[in-house]
Order: sequence, then C-alpha cells, then structure tokens
Amino acid sequence: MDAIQWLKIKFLGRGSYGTVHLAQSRNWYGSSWLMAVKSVAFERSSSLKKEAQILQEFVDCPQVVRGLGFDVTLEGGLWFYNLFMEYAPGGTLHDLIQRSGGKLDERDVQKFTRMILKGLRCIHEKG
Ligand SMILES: Nc1ncnc2c1ncn2[C@@H]1O[C@H](COP(=O)(O)OP(=O)(O)OP(=O)(O)O)[C@@H](O)[C@H]1O
Repeated sequence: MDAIQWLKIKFLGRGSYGTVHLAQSRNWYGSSWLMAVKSVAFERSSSLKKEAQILQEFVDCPQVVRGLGFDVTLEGGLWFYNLFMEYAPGGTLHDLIQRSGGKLDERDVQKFTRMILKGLRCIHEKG
C-alpha cells in the first residue's frame, strides 16, 4: 500500500484491543476516502497486530470487514499502532438492534443471518 495521509475525525467506539475512530485519508494522487482506524499504545499492540494479520487473510471475504493496512504514529510523545479498516457506516449489528428498539424485522434477521453464515463459510474455507 502506498503511504497515505490520514486524520481522525470522529470517535466510533472502544473495544478490548483499541479505540476506533472514523478517519479521513488521502493518498499521494489526491484521492480521499473514509476508513475506520483502531489505535492502541504500541507497547500494548500485540493483539491488534494479530487482528491485522487475521483480517489480511480474509480480504477476499466480502462479509468480513476489510483490513487496509496499518501505520505507527507519535502522539503526545507516545507511539501508537493504528490498524486501518473498511468503515462500516451502519456500525455493529448490536448498534442496529439498539437503534431499532431492541428488535429487528424477521426479513432483516434473515438478511443478517445469511450474511453472517456466508462470512463464516468463507472463513472456514480458509481453514
Ligand atoms: N470498521 C468499523 N466501522 C465502523 N465502526 C466500527 C468499526 N470497527 C469498530 N467500530 C466501532 O467501534 C467499536 C469498537 O470496536 P472494536 O472492534 O474495537 O471492539 P468490539 O469488536 O466491539 O469488541 P471486542 O474488541 O471486545 O471484540 C464497535 O463496537 C463499533 O461501534
């Protein structure tokens, strides 16, 4: 991947292995796009590096969030490891269920179950 410039623009959430922000990125040719960036202090980044490797194995599974590379940055005197990911604007399935008052239409349940199973099948096909 060519070097890119990127800037965090909004906090999206926090998980076990890092803090996720929406970021605006731009390459040397001037194209720009949105992505999600999960960041953690470099000395605590072993799990996030592993996550980056795992995502790399599944780049051709469309149901798995795509890994887009990584960057190491210096912020406030501390080094951070940053994992770039495809931005999922709808958030997690949990977010969607909460926004829909704790339930989903049966058709949506079917749609998301099918997507999850397709993703799982793709993951299993890669061992
Ligand atoms: N690619 C993404 N696009 C949009 N939002 C995201 C993306 N990845 C994570 N988020 C948001 O950031 C939150 C934290 O994500 P993260 O992957 O760190 O943890 P998690 O999967 O929710 O939990 P855990 O790390 O415990 O498994 C998510 O709940 C979601 O709201």
